[in-house]
Amino acid sequence: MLEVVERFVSINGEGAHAGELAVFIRFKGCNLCCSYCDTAWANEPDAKASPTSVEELVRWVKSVNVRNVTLTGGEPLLQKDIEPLVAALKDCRVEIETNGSMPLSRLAEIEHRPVFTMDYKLPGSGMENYMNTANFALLNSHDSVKFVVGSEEDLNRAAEIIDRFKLIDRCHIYFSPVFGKIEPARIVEFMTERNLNGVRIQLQLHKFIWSPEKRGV
Ligand SMILES: C[S@@+](CC[C@H](N)C(=O)[O-])C[C@H]1O[C@@H](n2cnc3c(N)ncnc32)[C@H](O)[C@@H]1O
Ligand SMILES: Nc1nc2[nH]cc(C(=O)O)c2c(=O)[nH]1
Ligand code: SF4
Ligand SMILES: [Mg+2]
Repeated sequence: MLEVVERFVSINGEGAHAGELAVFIRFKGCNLCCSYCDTAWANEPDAKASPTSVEELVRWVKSVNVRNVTLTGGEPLLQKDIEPLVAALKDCRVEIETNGSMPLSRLAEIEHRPVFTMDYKLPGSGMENYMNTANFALLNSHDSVKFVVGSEEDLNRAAEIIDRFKLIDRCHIYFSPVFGKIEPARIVEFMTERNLNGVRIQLQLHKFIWSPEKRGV
């Protein structure tokens, strides 16, 4: 069983398939506590969750007839049954939003490997100490590393990490503002100052299409 706090169809607001229709399954609970988390409600011990079987989730995904499936949370890799779910969604394009602290090895080597959008948590999140940098070696050109930046310190650290782990040639790289905390124009200016070829800025589309606090979109 998997602990589901919400499931919905929307456009993906983030990542390499931003703008495309996607099915979202959001799981309860997280092992981190980022200062800016926009879904902290899903991580509360008393968040209302429905224990749902792999079979029920697969049936629902098939019934809505949308090929992109985004597994998110909370932290989806905390769900014990995430591997059977990914395996059962073999006819879909499965993307996992994950927080950079969880080992990806168990899912990186399976037959229908999902696509990873992995955050590297920067100093402003308060969670950088938990980053598992061994994960970088498992990423490929379909995957993404996302840096959610809120300050100059975050921008500088992101540039340092990209350089240290040679991420540009490995996967997609996104800089996304902590919503409302930093001017997107400053991020572009920083990219220009540092000649960050191969890095993309990305704004969370759904927060412009709908109210930023709206759930289920
Ligand atoms: C809510 S998290 C769930 C998946 C996983 N726990 C993680 O952190 O990647 C999904 C994405 O939203 C981003 N996010 C959360 N709060 C945000 C905010 N206030 N502004 C911009 N992005 C945010 C996270 O950094 C992550 O990339
Ligand atoms: N529309 C929409 N796209 C998203 N892409 C990643 C999301 C997430 O919360 O992980 C998300 C989300 O919450 N909504
Ligand atoms: S890791 Fe993701 S879900 Fe967990 S607190 Fe951070 S942003 Fe929120
Ligand atoms: Mg979200």
